[in-house]
Amino acid sequence: MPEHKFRFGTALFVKPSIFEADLFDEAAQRELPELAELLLGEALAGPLAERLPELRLAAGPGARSVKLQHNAGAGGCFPLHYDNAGPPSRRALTCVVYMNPGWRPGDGGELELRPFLRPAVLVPPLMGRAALFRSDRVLHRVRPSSAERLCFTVWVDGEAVNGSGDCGLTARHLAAEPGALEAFARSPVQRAVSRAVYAEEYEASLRECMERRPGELEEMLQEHRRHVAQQRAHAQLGPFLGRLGALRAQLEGAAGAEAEGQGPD
Ligand SMILES: O=C(O)CCC(=O)C(=O)O
Ligand SMILES: [Fe+2]
Repeated sequence: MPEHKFRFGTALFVKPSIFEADLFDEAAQRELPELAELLLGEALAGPLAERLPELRLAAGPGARSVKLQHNAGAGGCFPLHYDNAGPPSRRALTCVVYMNPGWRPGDGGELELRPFLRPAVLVPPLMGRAALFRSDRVLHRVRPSSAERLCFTVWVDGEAVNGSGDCGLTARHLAAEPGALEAFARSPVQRAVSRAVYAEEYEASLRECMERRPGELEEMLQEHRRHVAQQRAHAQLGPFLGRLGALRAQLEGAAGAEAEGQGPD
């Protein structure tokens, strides 16, 4: 399987230990007929579109993609990202299906979802488990895996994704009343500030994934820090980031206290 490449800033990098077969490729279609069917037929995308009408999922093989992913272990992981980082992507829904009958706690490779400002959700990549989330508004990563790990992903495009109000930050966002910040946190505009709000987590996840490629890691970290410093120094954006950080501490703290309250005495 070919190595997986990903974009960070304007450059393209190889992700160590991650290999992917894209079902658009006709050779992959011949080797993996069941997965080809998920791309070419409506058996999965059809019912998803019916059950999630608000996503306005698009029909036909041109409106989705399917990839098989092999993580060779040895720490292979994905740094924090959105599956739809903005136009021209049309991805609306991500559906990952795991195929690891031997997975044990301690193997790593959990999918870590970071719903914006809210506590992380960990998904162990257990056999037959599927994780569905919105491609344009769920920040996530894959924790380093010390064991081999297999999954396939179906991304389905949406007719309404990346609309005019979904991408750019405006003066109206920056002046939002406290009550409007939670709505902001559920919207895809969060993508414009996620690297600054999760600056430390982005940096740590890049380090974990790229530690065996120090030159490329350094390039990424510099780009990341420059971007974050620029946003934090901005006269209106800086204070807005401060308010988001405070709300995040409050929401994550409240969830922590709740979890503690539920524990055994
Ligand atoms: O392997 C996973 O659990 C998710 C992979 C992922 O985030 C992606 O392919 O975009
Ligand atoms: Fe992803």
